[in-house]
Amino acid sequence: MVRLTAFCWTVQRLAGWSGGAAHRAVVAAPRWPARRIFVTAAPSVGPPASGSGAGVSEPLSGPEARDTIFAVSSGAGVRAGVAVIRISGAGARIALQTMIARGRLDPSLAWLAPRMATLAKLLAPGSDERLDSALVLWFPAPRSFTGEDVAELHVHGGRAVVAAVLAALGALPGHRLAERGEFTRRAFGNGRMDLTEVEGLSDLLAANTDAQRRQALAQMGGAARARFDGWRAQILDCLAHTEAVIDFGEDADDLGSDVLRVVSPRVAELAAQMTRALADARRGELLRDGPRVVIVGAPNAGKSSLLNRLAQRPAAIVTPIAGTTRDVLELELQLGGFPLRLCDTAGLRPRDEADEIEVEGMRRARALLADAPMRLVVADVSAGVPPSREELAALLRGEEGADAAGEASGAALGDGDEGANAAALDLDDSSLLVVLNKVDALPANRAPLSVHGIAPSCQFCISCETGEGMDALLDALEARVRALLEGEGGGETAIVTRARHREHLEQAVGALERFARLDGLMVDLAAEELRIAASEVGKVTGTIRVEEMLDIIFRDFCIGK
Ligand SMILES: Nc1nc2c(ncn2[C@@H]2O[C@H](COP(=O)(O)OP(=O)(O)OP(=O)(O)O)[C@@H](O)[C@H]2O)c(=O)[nH]1
Ligand SMILES: [Mg+2]
Repeated sequence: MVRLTAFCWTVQRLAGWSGGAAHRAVVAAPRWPARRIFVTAAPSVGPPASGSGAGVSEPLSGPEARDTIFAVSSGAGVRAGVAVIRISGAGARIALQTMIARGRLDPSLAWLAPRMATLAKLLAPGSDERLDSALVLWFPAPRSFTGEDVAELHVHGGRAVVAAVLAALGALPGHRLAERGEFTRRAFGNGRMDLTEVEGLSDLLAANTDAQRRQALAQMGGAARARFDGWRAQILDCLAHTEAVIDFGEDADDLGSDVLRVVSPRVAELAAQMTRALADARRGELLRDGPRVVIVGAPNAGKSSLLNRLAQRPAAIVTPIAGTTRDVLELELQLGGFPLRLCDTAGLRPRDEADEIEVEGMRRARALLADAPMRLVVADVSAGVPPSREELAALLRGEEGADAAGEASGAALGDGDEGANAAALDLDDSSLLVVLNKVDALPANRAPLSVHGIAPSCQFCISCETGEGMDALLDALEARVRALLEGEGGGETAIVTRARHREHLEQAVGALERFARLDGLMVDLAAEELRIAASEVGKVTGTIRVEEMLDIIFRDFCIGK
């Protein structure tokens, strides 16, 4: 599977086909309004990265924490007019006293107003050699990104300037280059951010679409933290009441029943709130990754042509030979500000007509089809005859599907048509669009074609050759992707944006449900379930620390962040 991703990306506006996948490109569509669809193809340029860490409630300790760290924060490898070099730690003050001409004259730094830009001469330590003129920003602890003393030097972006300033900083005692994500890890360790805010920041740095940016910003701004902290505080309150009963010792039985009667409705309400947050069709996670839109159909139907048309470049090989595409080809696009991952697949045909490679390609196509939140089924109608609903159902079902469905439901219903019924469910799903391709090959005065038994709003006549019908197909696709990612809340930000949030929340709900099944005589057990629930919610925000998890989260950051 080809997955095109990148961290550093350039934005290009291309007039026609773009060459290769050397850049993540944002492409204006030539045949439909530019706002609608963008292509993001990418290089595997150095991915973002990580650091080492600590918990939200405890400041960092150990020798690494005492180091003063520095790095270019304005995007390594990108040549720009200005480069921002960030310094964090107790030594940030020393760097300013040593390397700024005015700092040498007045080491109190009284001339440097906090959080205000000041123009200054940057000098090499121990000499009067001028390295650059810089804008200097000073953020004394604790009101800084990391919670430590932070200085920012906005220098000219030339390589020699940046290299000289970094070398000068590295020569100062106790100063070293930051590891990936180390600034953010310090911010987390010093209680400036919780884990959900850290993840929001990571998502913001990776966001390619407006919808991803909005979700990441809300999360970075504490939207998820507020919900999780609120739940945890309520669980702890319920726990405090329950533990008070335990403290009454042997006389507590009656009291225990009373307390649990009071606490139980609150616990039930909390479980219901969390269950509602979980029942969001994974839209937070889908928005982060981009939902998969899988293109399937018989060989030569024009699947790869459709992918190329949507991507506006010849990403997939197109030939008149049936069976050209053998593997899955996945591209990242944006449509109406939403991300999606468009997948071209091998043509589906009977096994005995396919060679070994195609059989594997079909297996992969079907595996994707089963999980995809959106599907485009392409059919060739150049002969003037649309496929029947049954033919499409059989195509989607495949031979294995027919056997399995026949066996499963045949036993239950005692009738031979269950395979078709199983596939018919898929055909009626609004996440499946039927695309009737090659209408340019039909006479201009043709009668409209359609598949009998499929909703008109779910089928589209198009030509990948001429572009006819593409607007209507794009409208429908955009509407469905929007509905999928915005959900019924009409754009309300999802708070469950990662599998790890979901796992901890499910564990918490499980504990709260077990609490509900206990009676008043088992107060000890009831308290334990509340403790588990509070701990699971705490793991989402990082109040309860899991070191391995921290390593995974901070690994996604780049140096300088
Ligand atoms: N006239 C016409 N030909 C088309 C259209 N779309 C695709 N074709 C042609 O149909 C042939 C097959 O196109 P592909 O896009 O490779 O079809 P595919 O479904 O990917 O085929 P496989 O990879 O073999 O499964 C090529 O010769 C295309 O040029 C169309 O809208 N009109
Ligand atoms: Mg193909």
